[in-house]
Amino acid sequence: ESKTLPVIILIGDSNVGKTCVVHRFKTGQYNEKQQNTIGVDFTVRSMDIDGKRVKIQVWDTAGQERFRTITQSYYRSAHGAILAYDLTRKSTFESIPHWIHEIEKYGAANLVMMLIGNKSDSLDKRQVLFEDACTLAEKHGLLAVLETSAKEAQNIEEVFTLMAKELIARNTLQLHGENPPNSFSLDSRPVIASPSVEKTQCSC
Ligand SMILES: Nc1nc2c(ncn2[C@@H]2O[C@H](COP(=O)(O)OP(=O)(O)OP(=O)(O)O)[C@@H](O)[C@H]2O)c(=O)[nH]1
Repeated sequence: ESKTLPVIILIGDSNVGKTCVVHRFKTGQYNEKQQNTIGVDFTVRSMDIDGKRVKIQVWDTAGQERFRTITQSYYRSAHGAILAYDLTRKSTFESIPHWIHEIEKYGAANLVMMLIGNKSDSLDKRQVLFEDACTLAEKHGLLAVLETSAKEAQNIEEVFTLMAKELIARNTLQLHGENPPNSFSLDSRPVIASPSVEKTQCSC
């Protein structure tokens, strides 16, 4: 079966924990020692979404500047983008508007974006208020904001479930319809309204 799967891409500054988040999602484990990603790493995982088995692709990109040309070339094929910052490092949050701009420039027009503040296990070192992340998310019409910890497995499953549900809901064709489509495409209308529905995640 050559069905195209929904693609979720992870983007954000180097060392915010993108690889650890994907690794936790893929294997259920935390691997503290991660090499900086070179270019893009590809993962596929099955998930149960509303009682249906759905396979999704996750593309983990390098945050380092020197890989920018390579990583940008993958934006166009993504259906969803998870923008990641490190809540213990303010500069990584300040980069988010830049990452949004990159996605708007190189990504598909109807791409779904959400924001994650990783390393929520280190709240004593917090440099980014959740409220500020919510404000940014609302300003740019992002789907949701969640604080995550790859280390302690907080909100990792939730992030991918939320994104996968949204992508499936927006898919103009039924993934498991009578005639399985050979492409996964999105229409431009949000089905899960953003961002007000996610007020449970955003306490703003
Ligand atoms: N405390 C804490 N540390 C984390 C967490 N996730 C990742 N880290 C640490 O952050 C560092 C960077 O993690 P990576 O996953 O390699 O970061 P990345 O964003 O993929 O980096 P690039 O590949 O360069 O873009 C590692 O030393 C991890 O141990 C987390 O949830 N909590």
